[in-house]
Amino acid sequence: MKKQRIVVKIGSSSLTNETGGLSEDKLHEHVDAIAKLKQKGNEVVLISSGAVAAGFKKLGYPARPVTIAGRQSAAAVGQSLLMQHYGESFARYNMITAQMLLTRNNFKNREQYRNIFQALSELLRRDVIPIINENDSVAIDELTFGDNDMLSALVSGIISADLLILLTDINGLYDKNPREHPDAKKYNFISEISDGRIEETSASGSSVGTGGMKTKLLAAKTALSLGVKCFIGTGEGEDKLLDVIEGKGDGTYIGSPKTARITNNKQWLGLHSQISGAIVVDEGAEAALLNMGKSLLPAGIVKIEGEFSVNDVVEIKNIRGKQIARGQVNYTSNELKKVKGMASFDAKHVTERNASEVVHRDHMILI
Ligand SMILES: Nc1ncnc2c1ncn2[C@@H]1O[C@H](COP(=O)(O)OP(=O)(O)O)[C@@H](O)[C@H]1O
Ligand SMILES: N[C@@H](CCC(=O)OP(=O)(O)O)C(=O)O
Repeated sequence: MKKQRIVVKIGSSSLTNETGGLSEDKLHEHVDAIAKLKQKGNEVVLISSGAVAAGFKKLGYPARPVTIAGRQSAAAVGQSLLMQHYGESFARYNMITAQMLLTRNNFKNREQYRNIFQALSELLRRDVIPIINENDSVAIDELTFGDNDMLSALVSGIISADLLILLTDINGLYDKNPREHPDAKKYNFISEISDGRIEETSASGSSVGTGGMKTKLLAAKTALSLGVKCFIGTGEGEDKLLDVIEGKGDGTYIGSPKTARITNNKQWLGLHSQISGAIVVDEGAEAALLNMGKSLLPAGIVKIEGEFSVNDVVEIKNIRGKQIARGQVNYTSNELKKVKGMASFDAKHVTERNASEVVHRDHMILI
């Protein structure tokens, strides 16, 4: 079987006890399964939740803390416990672990985004197992991932993983929450995730986890949009992850063979960049961008909204105001106000910019 690059995300409920506190037995079992994957030549990145759930009991909280300071301090205690146990457990296989703690801001900042990619790539080249969690002790509340499902989807996109495995305490996606509806039916495979399905899926989860199945579906949808197929489910024993990659996993497989990869540049533009303004285009330009894979030229522009500089990221909207793309712009907003509607040749004389494209297709992502 071809060697694969796999991102495994383990939820809090799969690492800790119902009432909080790290479960060493559960952790060892995951480690055995990951070691097996690696021994077969696969690369593995682990996204591990469980810092808050592992730490809160030690600090004297009766349940998962709800205050920011409570979560931050529980995570600080729990994260070091997690890493200590992962380190010791993987050492049984002579495998080395590395900790990376990330926040949403690290993804927004383009340089830091590149650094995440470079560090992960180097660790994988050196046969190390990166273990990633949100940096809960410093993340600002409004900017947190909250749960690690989305973080794992973004990481799987950055490193162009072959598969994202979301391990949880339930064997896949059901048509309704099986803990509340005993007649719920399980899906073994879905090819895509519609907004309707996300809407109707419950956000309630276990006592230590956050987000329930809803955040997993949102994450899986993002992963698919970045070209990464997913699996949501559970399993037992050291072969459980090998079973997943061999198509015998106990859960739901998500994605189709059409799932196409997206470059990191476009991932950053589409998911993390800050929008500085908007360019409204006519129907001809809309068709050229959407159906012919063209760059945006001055001729198709009808209106400029907001103020922006060269290299800022802007939205591209059709004349009905719908966002159709995002991209990095080669002109300032003031220059574009002067050249909108002009042929590229004439526009060059007005602004002295070298690029004839206002937004080049390599720096644009269709929405
Ligand atoms: N449609 C559904 N199918 C499966 N599980 C669901 C569904 N809706 C809600 N759930 C709940 O989601 C839980 C898993 O989410 P969560 O506790 O957040 O896991 P984790 O800690 O692994 O991230 C399941 O135990 C189940 O109760
Ligand atoms: N970063 C947090 C994870 C938050 C959380 O509960 O995530 P999850 O169990 O994956 O739904 C922690 O380590 O406690």
